[in-house]
Amino acid sequence: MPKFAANLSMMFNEVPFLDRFAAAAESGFKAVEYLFPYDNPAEIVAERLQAAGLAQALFNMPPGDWAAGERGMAALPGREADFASALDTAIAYAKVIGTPLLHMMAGLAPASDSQAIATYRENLQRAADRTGEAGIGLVIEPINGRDMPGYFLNDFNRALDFIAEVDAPHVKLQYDVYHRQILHGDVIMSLRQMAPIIGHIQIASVPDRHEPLTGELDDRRIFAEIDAIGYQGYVGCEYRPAAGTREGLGWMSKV
Ligand SMILES: O=C(O)C(=O)[C@H](O)CO
Ligand SMILES: [Mg+2]
Repeated sequence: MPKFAANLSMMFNEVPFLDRFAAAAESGFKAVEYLFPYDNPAEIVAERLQAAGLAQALFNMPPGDWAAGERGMAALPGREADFASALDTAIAYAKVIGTPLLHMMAGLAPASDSQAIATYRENLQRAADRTGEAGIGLVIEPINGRDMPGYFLNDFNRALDFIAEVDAPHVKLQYDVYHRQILHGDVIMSLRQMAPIIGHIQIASVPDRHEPLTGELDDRRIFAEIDAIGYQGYVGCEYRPAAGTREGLGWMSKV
């Protein structure tokens, strides 16, 4: 059975972010992930993580101005300085909190735009070099256009191409089952084919992005395949609870 990590950006929203670590531990989780820890000092986040006895699975690099609609900067020409500063911040937080993985978000840009592609390649290489020096893993994630219209990295094959170009063992794929099903389908076979370069996995029901066992996919079969491919990382529960986080955790005893 996979090791599940609670996504504290989507789950336990009944309490403030810093209180979600204890809430996740009380609900039986042994690990957490979240989008962005940057609203709090890294030391405070680390303190809550350690007090709750949790492992940290992953968080994202700063995405630019999220409230203004930005969704990452890696593919944004002209934002290279902001990207470099975000990378510094992410690595500083990663060192204090102790995450093994950082997710680099691409931003909103046309996937075929040559300048965006060139900028993305440069920034991915920069992030690969810096995280490699810091001993931190780096993942990139294709995201579907229904949830994030205009997101630059919207195709798993393109993500594999970028990873192959960087050719660094610590740079891998964030395989979100929810996005895979919406973008391409073929979940089981792609898990097998991509297993060697999968750095992180996330799950949610399709199409509603709720708890497992409530969507169109056979989640039990997918979890068995995640085990079968020998994936040793965490599976991030990146879903919106349908009706209360704790009320929705019954799936964990049914998979
Ligand atoms: O959107 C997702 O699936 C993610 O995992 C990003 O990190 C946040 O949008
Ligand atoms: Mg995801």
